[in-house]
Amino acid sequence: MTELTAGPTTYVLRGVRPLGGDAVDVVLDAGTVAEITAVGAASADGATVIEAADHVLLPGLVDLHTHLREPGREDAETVASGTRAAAVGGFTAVHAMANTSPVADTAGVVEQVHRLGEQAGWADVFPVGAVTVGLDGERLAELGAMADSAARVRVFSDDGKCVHDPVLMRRALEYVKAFDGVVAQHAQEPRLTDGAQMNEGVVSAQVGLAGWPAVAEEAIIARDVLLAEHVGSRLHVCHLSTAGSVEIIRWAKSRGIDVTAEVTPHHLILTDELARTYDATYKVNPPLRTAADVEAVRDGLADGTIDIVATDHAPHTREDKDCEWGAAAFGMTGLETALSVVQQTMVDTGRLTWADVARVLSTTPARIGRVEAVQGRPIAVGEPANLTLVDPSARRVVDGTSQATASANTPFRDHELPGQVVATFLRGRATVLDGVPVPVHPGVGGAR
Ligand SMILES: NC(=O)N[C@@H](CC(=O)O)C(=O)O
Ligand SMILES: [Zn+2]
Ligand SMILES: [Zn+2]
Repeated sequence: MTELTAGPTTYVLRGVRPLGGDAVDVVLDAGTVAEITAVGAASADGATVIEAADHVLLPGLVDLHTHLREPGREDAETVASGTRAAAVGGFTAVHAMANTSPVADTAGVVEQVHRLGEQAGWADVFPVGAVTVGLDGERLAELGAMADSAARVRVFSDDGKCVHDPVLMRRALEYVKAFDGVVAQHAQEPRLTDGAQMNEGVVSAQVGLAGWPAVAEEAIIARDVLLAEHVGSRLHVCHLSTAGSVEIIRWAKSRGIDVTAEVTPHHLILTDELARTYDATYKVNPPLRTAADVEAVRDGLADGTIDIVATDHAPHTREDKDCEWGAAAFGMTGLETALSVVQQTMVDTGRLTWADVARVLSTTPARIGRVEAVQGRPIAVGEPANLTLVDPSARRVVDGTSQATASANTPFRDHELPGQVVATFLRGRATVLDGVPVPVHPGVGGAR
């Protein structure tokens, strides 16, 4: 392979397979897809050639659900470290959740997060605005001001907490219609999950941890799809995790209700059996469920009931995770392993094609977040070169400590996973080459 550089370069991706289809050469120049030709036909003059035979080319991945922790918990993650992890995972855009400190409930905070993303240069950062002031579930935040701000917020969520008051949820759904926004609900009935530590079921009874019943998720989703229908608004359901939730979304869609839903990579593969280890790495909200639930969410993703995969990347410090289960924080990282988990569970099992992967990890999340003018674009001449180059035949063992994220709470440490993101391009500039992050400002953008 030619020596690779990160500058404003012309790239020829030789013999690559867009969406897993027929091999072509794809030329990236001046930030766009400049040419798509027969293999070997693109001129290599002055270009950096990447030999990409058998590599799959995807539109840059778009995460609708990332926790970046800045402002407030920069010891767990910063906008820079989190978006660097995103780039390593093949993402060119992330939606940054609002449960920071201070909470992203004003135009000032969302603009700050947006600006930090631009400065870091690893990926587009689209801030999510809080639904309620301080995530306290009592008063609506300044949704309109956040929508009109320089951050152009379209996704609103109290994620980490549920908007459980039905009157507030109704008002939020009504309010966001004015600017084509969406409310992304963390569906968790608080009274049914008071003190809950893991999925309620056989395993929770055996290990003696307080259970989080499936109905606590399903009851809120059922209520919210009915509210969305009543108000004629758009609802998005975060990290759906149970078979019953899939059923409700399927029913809501059959009625024409404007609802979308996401599943995380970890809920596609891990089960509550892992709680038997008492290793709090596996403590997450919503909790890991049963094998039957895993099967149901895979079915739901395969048949389109579940629209997208979103990481819910939730970095936490060692102090917050390396402790007794009951005292540990909920959450696991996910940006750097998401595509591999989707490949293992859905592509290598024949349930999704690479074109489907582009849909569930790029095109549809971009559309739900209303950023489809700039992200999740088709791979076509003239389009912005936001692209992810994947080697699906590679296998790698996840190294829990040397990831690009600033936190180490991956549930896939020492797991062997298929697929490797070889390169990521953000408007034609390589943010990752040979699987390694390439800082925009060497020595600055790459710093933790
Ligand atoms: N998923 C988690 O377990 N934790 C998230 C909050 C959330 O997504 O609900 C976090 O912010 O740490
Ligand atoms: Zn959540
Ligand atoms: Zn979350």
